[in-house]
Amino acid sequence: MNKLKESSPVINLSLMFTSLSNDVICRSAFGRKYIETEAGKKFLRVISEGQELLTNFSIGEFIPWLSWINILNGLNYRTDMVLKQGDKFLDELIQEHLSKTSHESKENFLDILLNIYNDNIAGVSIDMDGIKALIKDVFGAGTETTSAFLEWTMTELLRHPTIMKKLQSEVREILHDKQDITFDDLERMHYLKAVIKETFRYQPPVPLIPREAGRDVKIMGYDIAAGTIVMINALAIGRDPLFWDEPENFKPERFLNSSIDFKGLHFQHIPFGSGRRICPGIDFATALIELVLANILHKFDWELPGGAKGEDLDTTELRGLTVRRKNPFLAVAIPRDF
Ligand code: HEM
Repeated sequence: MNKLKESSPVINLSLMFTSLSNDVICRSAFGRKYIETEAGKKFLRVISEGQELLTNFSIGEFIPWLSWINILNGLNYRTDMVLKQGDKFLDELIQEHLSKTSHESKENFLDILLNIYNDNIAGVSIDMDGIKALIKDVFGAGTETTSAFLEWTMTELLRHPTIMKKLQSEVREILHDKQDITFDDLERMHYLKAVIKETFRYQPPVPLIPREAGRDVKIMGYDIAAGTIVMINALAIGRDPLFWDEPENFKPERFLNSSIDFKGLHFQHIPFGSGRRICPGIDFATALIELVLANILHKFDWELPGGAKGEDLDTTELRGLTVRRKNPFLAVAIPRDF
């Protein structure tokens, strides 16, 4: 917050939310921030490129005898490079953690995994490839999703000034001039929770959730063979008029007197998926999102640069596993006097 107060009033929110999510995840996963190091920035680029590659159409997967096309169009080469670069960063990171002295703090995800690797704690064993896969999972699944969601929420708030005002009134009434926000404060912010649920409905950061059929099944009359990849369209479900009144309108009020939540039990609202593969970072992400939004709305007023109106906001999307804004999101932060 202090950095935000000191910086120029026009803020690149896309960049700010990416480094913020990355910092928080790195601190819990590795015990320190990495975005400011060259290696950390490179790893983030590698993860983004890896996510983009996942959404590329790979003809060889559908017609195996045409898989040579993936060599010609460079898809195989790019995939190899991403895997090698990611591995190099993780090797260095693991070496850095292995050489820690007994006095250094080891209260982070990677050190816990390395303890299990060394000592087979509680009969659980893991190898180095498993450790690397888990780290990549947390990094890849946690950073872009959280920052994309924060971008979309601020986009909708700037497009709907009345909703922004109502939310700021709630946050400011609960906090008054308090600077540090507690879990109890957040629990009382019902409108904030409604805005978050509505953004997840209207603009889920992961619109398509892939699943592979484990066995032959019949769903709604369709035969689905074992091994078929099925895409669950969380975005279309969230905007289905069968389940939602005025689905194309951003209306957080719809959640104020409703028990519908996104924890995987209400199938019309599944931004984190559902079932045994539901996002394991759901509570981590929700706590982070609530805290960030409450803080920036409490301490700053927000406008678009050059007096632009909300309806002029560019909402072009960037294709990927996580859908985020294509162009950097610039907004003016006006600090409040307490
Ligand atoms: C707004 C933020 C987030 C959204 C919208 C989101 C969404 C999702 C979705 C839709 C899935 C697939 C679930 C399924 O297949 O049913 C998933 C998986 C996953 N997420 Fe998240 N996620 C978010 C934040 C996080 C965070 C912060 C972390 C970690 C700190 C995380 C870690 C993971 C992991 C490891 C998986 C893979 C789980 C598996 O394959 O079993 N996510 N997430």
